[in-house]
Amino acid sequence: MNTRSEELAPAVRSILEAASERSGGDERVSVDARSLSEAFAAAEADGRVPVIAEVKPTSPTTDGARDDDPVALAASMVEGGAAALSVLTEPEHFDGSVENLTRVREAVDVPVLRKDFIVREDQLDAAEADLVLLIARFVGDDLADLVEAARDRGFQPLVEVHTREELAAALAAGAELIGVNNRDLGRLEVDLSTFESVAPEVPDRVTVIAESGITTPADARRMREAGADGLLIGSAIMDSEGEDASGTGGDVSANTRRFTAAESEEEV
Ligand SMILES: O=C(O)c1ccccc1NCC(=O)[C@H](O)[C@H](O)COP(=O)(O)O
Repeated sequence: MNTRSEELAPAVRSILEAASERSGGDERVSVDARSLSEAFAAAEADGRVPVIAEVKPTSPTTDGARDDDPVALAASMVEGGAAALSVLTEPEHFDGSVENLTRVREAVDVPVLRKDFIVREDQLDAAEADLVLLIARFVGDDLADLVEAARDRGFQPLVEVHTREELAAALAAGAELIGVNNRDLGRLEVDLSTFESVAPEVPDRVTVIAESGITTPADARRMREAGADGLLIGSAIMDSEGEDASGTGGDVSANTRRFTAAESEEEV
């Protein structure tokens, strides 16, 4: 892990310290992964914006927490048209767990991303998933080896970047799925122009996903117009207080559909 910790928000430094101490799995996993590209294509074919909806009970930037059953949340997200799911497995700062991931993946037929802060190969063996997140900034020079190690196990590696430099490193490491995080993990500030700046540098052959800070259907349309093949959305879908135009508050299925239907109906 080659991270300039002095430039990271304290919460992120804490996340990384916890991640470096977490053990991996007892034995090497082997995954028969559900294809994200096929799930995205199926969503496009029936007019849905390809959304990866995130089961994110809490986070360093979230007020409060949702303690709903993750399987119920996941079912609601799929009912709302999500093409795929992301499940937090980071326990100390997001209330995530490997158990949540396993239960959700057994309950749905869409691809499921393991969302964690993986910094070592053995940590890949903690749980099976269809995709696994590798954050370029946190794994540094180990990225190519981790991409290969993930693929060797059957995972589809999703490499997360925030800058053009990190994108170049991800492409050099062989990434074919790129997530551009609009959240700056140094200051925990979100800026959608991040995706607009980085996405044009992604080759057409690579799937590019806009992550973080997407809170309205207009944001979703903005990211799609900037070239996003898919959107990763957590807080706005998990929001237990928000109300949409219909006055539905905290309904995860309705929250999800606000985004999956963003290109089929103008925001009210
Ligand atoms: O979400 C946070 O507060 C956070 C803090 C520190 C490191 C990572 C964090 N989030 C991880 C993510 O990237 C998001 O969960 C994901 O992209 C969804 O973002 P959002 O739709 O803004 O909840």
